[in-house]
Amino acid sequence: MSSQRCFFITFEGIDGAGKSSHIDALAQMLRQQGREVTVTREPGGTPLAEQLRALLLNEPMDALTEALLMFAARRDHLRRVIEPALAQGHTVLCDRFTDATYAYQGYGRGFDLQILDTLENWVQASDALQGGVRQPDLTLWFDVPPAVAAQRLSQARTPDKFEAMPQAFFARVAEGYAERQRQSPQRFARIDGDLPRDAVWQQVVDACMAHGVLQRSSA
Ligand SMILES: Nc1ncnc2c1ncn2[C@@H]1O[C@H](COP(=O)(O)OP(=O)(O)OP(=O)(O)O)[C@@H](O)[C@H]1O
Ligand SMILES: Cc1cn([C@H]2C[C@H](O)[C@@H](COP(=O)(O)O)O2)c(=O)[nH]c1=O
Repeated sequence: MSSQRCFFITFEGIDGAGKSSHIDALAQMLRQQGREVTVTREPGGTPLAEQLRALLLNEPMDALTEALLMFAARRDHLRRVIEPALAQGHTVLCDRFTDATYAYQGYGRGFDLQILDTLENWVQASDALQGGVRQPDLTLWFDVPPAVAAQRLSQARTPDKFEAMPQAFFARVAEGYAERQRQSPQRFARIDGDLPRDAVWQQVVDACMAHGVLQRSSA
């Protein structure tokens, strides 16, 4: 087990914001600095949660069903992957977490935010925190105008259920992320994703340094 502090870091943003490639690059840099790193994603990250992901990304369902399945997948993921990895001293890089549920199901689909609060408190209760609620130490929020993200995705792949939503939906999702940042400004680092890849990466490095995740020498 590493003696360094380990971190739970999440990556967020509307579809097409451009977060994915930076996750692997950050994992590589952290490993070069001697950290053990677990890279994972939501919904998903365990066999059960990946099965739920396939349903969530492809099957139509009402917003309550969607929120419950997201949190069911998260519970399995926390118990089988995230909590054990943190207990072993790994830094965990997770492509999306609960901010996505607030942004997509809450703001995007209009689902009740107080019910999401309740589910968050139940699902993220952590034995390692003596019943406290597990939250990311740092959330890198890739903020991109919905029109830019839509343009990128149109050139990239066949859209899934969420990616096929109209720009107005993503404008609400983006507002959800902005509200989450206002509620937890210390946890969030806003990354301007509407810039060339190198400039986006530099912001990722700067945010990780500012939060003590990366050491200054090798970035
Ligand atoms: N800074 C950038 N400038 C221009 N294009 C970019 C930039 N970053 C990523 N892209 C392109 O945008 C598309 C979406 O990027 P990517 O898959 O990394 O986004 P994402 O945020 O992970 O999306 P999703 O959450 O939907 O998986 C890809 O085709 C990628 O090559
Ligand atoms: C965790 C989570 C995710 N979503 C949505 C957001 C994306 O459209 C997909 C995941 O696809 P990605 O390419 O892996 O980003 O799921 C959501 O609506 N709610 C959530 O809690």
